[in-house]
Amino acid sequence: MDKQKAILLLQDGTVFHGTLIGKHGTNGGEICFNTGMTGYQEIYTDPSYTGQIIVNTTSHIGNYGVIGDEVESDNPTIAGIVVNSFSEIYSRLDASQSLQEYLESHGITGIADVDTRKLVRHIRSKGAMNAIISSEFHNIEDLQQELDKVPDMDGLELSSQVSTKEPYFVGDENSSIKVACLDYGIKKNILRSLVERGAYCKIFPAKTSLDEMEAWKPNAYFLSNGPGDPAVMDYAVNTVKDILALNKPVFGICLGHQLLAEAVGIKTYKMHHGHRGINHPIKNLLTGKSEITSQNHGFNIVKEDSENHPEVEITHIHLNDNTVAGIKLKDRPAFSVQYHPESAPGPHDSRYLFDDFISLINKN
Ligand SMILES: NC(=O)CC[C@H](N)C(=O)O
Repeated sequence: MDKQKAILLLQDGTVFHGTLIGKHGTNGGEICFNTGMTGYQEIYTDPSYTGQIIVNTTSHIGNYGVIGDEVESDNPTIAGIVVNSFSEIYSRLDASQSLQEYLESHGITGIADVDTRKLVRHIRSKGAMNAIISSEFHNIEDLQQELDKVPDMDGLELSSQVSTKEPYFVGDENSSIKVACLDYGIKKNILRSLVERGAYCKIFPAKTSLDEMEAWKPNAYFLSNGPGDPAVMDYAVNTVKDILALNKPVFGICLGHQLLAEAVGIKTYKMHHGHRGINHPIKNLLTGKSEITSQNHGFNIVKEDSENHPEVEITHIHLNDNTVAGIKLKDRPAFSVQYHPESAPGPHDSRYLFDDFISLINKN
């Protein structure tokens, strides 16, 4: 059978032709690229990618299939994928299904046989923009009309869509380390990383009030990663301000880091194009050591605000572009990083940050 054709249309009018993968249909979102050579399953199920079309720069996708528990959330919320060479045939003993079956069953539309090197160079020079993938529309004007309906990531709140609806628990209930986790789109490996270190976690919906969380008597708070623009998340910023007033240990990852920054008056901004991959170099300014990290963000915190803030110390710097990658508060037990120490996928260099959080809790 002939493969079904698909089109990728970018906001600036650029068109790529390819073949359909996943579910027949049409879907738009912000296009962004991830440079990781492995870990497509973890990437596609990371809730921080909600509303985004992911371009994998690694050229072979699908070749090791899909395994049931290698997910960062149960339902992928990505807007689509763009790959070069897609394989329905997979070779890994533990794999339970092909990536094609997985994408189809979750209603995700993608496009293969695209010159992803050309596409990534285009995004790198032109910057982040919306795009649409379709196997239904073959007329560009019609597809353009569909693309115009896709919302801009700048100013978009998405966490409340992917956050848990009801609180739940993970870990050993007899543990003396009780961490209240605010779920803005939390990745499973963050919870695994906390539980492995002895924490008992209660995961709360994004819009939970401080009183409700305090009723559980947590020792510390964790602010999760998540999709969307932190600058429009007043509800979350206000909760973080309330949390900081308690003087309990606080740790934030990625969106959680951006919200901690916003809560102390540091602004965030949309980057020209994001950092997404598993080989981003970071320097820890406290130890002088460098670490190779996993990243996925399209917003960042303003460096000048961070440098000029009397109560903030910059703890980590991204070595590619000198953007701020970590902060701590001088007067409170609170710290956060822009990258992903749970690194799923990615190298384990930054796992020490979870140990630091547990030490901070024990000290308090
Ligand atoms: N991984 C995340 O938490 C992403 C945070 C935010 N949505 C950004 O793109 O910058």
